[in-house]
Formats: sequence, structure tokens, C-alpha cells
Amino acid sequence: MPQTAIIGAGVMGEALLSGLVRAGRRVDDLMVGEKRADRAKELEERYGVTVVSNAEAARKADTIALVVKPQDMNDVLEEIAPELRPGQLLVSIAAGITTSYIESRVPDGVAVVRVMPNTPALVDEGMTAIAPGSHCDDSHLAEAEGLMGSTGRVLRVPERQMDAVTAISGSGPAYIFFVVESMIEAGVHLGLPRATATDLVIQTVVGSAKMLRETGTHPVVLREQVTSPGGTTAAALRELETHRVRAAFLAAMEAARDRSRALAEGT
Ligand SMILES: NC(=O)C1=CN([C@@H]2O[C@H](COP(=O)(O)OP(=O)(O)OC[C@H]3O[C@@H](n4cnc5c(N)ncnc54)[C@H](OP(=O)(O)O)[C@@H]3O)[C@@H](O)[C@H]2O)C=CC1
Ligand SMILES: O=C(O)[C@@H]1CCC=N1
Repeated sequence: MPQTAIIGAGVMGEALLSGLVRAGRRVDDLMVGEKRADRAKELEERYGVTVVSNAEAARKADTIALVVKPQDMNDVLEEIAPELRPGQLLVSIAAGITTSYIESRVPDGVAVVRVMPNTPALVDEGMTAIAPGSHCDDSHLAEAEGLMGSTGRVLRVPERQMDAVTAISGSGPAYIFFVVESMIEAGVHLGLPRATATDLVIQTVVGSAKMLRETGTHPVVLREQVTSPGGTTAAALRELETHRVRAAFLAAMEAARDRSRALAEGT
């Protein structure tokens, strides 16, 4: 069986590893590149996966997922480049790092796919966008799709859209958790016990997400269904507009897109 290595076993690296294991990938066909001994032991105990040096991962694996921070990417590529050979596939999860950045640091003929997942991958509800580099064929894209498909949905996009994707779905879960946090605090302000407010908000978010996915109805229509004339929802939405929440979301996601672009320049 083809061997897959994951270099960088933090939040997303472990999300990918656990997704592959849950999806039935044989642990014997997986390996992890991790430099910290205590973390390596933890992963070996939790998943039964073999932890190796980055160089060994690069030498042995057919597909190598690069799951380190953008700021660590150059060092990792310098370390593994001498071990790489044409025909191998690099799948990069790092925000902002372009396929051309990676291609210029590895031997010719190594295929690169850039992907942007999100943390709901941990519960198999991830959203990943994937974009091919310049030496990719369809089998490389299909391999990356299979890898990321173990943790949720996968969408192919042109690479020029990746910074926007990062701003929307990559960082997206944080915005939703921020809204949830704010609604729970508001419930507490209104006199609800914290546990009650938490239950109410979480189920409201889960139910609303399910309606969006299962009905396919436009969010504006779903919002209008909740908004009775002269009622409570209209009063609340008016406050959100007065506080320019819609404009704040636009500005926030433009900032995330711009930050993604800047990460490639190492700033
Ligand atoms: N978190 C998220 O929601 C998302 C993150 N991403 C991207 O995923 C990547 C990883 O992010 P995240 O998992 O959150 O970050 P983490 O900091 O949790 O994980 C990065 C891991 O890489 C390890 N690492 C650093 N240098 C090396 C090296 N030379 N060799 C092997 N391992 C190394 C770190 O180890 P140590 O701690 O010992 O330094 C750490 O375990 C980033 O590029 C990010 O842009 C993409 C989508 C969503
Ligand atoms: O905040 C970040 O830079 C990473 C990329 C997308 C989500 N987390």
C-alpha cells in the first residue's frame, strides 16, 4: 500500500491522522514526522502510529502532508528536499504558502497540492478546499482529495481563490465559536443560568446549520421565516445593523485574506 506521512502533529496534523484512522486507513501505511519526544510518545500510544524523523518520512512516504505553521515551512522544506524524488506528492495545509513557494524549494517532478481544511475535521464535518500546483496530474488531486475526504467534504478550487477560502472556511469555525460565546454571555446577562444559555445556543446553532444544509433554502428566506412583523427578532436584527455587524464581518474576512497573502512573504 502507498505510504502517507504527516509532518507536524499539532491540532491539524492530529485531526488529519485521526480522520485517516477513523476512515479505515491502516496505521502501518501511516507515519508521523515529529521532533518532540513527549508528543511522539503520545501519538504512538494513542494511534499506534510510527513516529520518524522528517528526513525518514520524506524518504519512505509516497504522499507527505506538510502540517506545520507557515513560518516553519521553509525550515521543513530545507530538511526534506534532499530526500525527495520525482513522483512523490506533497500536500501542504499551511495558510498562505503557495504551491510555487514549495515547488521552488523541492526537486523538479515532485507534485504539490495546496489544501485548506478546518477544525471540524476532528468530528468528520470538515470543509477542505484543494488546489493543484503546476506539476500535478489528476491522480495527485484525487490522492489529496482522498486524504482530506477522510475528515469531511472536499471542494476543488483554483489556487487564486485559496486566500479567500482561508478567510472564510479555514478561519470560519473561530467566527462561529465567537458568535456562540457572545450569545451565551448575552443569555447570562438576561438572567439565564450559564448551563441553560449554553444548551440553548449550541442546539440553536446545530439546528440552524442543519436547516441550511438539509433544506437548501437561502439564508435570507430562513431569516425572514423567524422574523415576525413588529416582533422580537426584528428588534434584535435592527440592533445588529445599527452596530454594523455585517460590515464588521466583511472587514474581518478581508483582514484574514490579507493576512493569508502576507504569510507567504514570511511576515
Ligand atoms: N488550526 C486551524 O484551524 C487550521 C490550521 N491550518 C494550517 O495548519 C498548519 C498547522 O496549524 P496548527 O495545527 O493549528 O498548528 P500547531 O502549532 O498546532 O501545529 C504545528 C505543529 O508542527 C510542529 N512542527 C514545527 N516545526 C516542525 C518541524 N520542523 N518538524 C516537525 N514538526 C514541526 C509543531 O511542533 P512544536 O509544537 O513542537 O513546535 C506543531 O506540533 C498551519 O500552517 C495552519 O496555517 C489550516 C487550516 C485550519
Ligand atoms: O489562523 C490561522 O492562520 C489558521 C489558518 C486557518 C485557520 N487557522
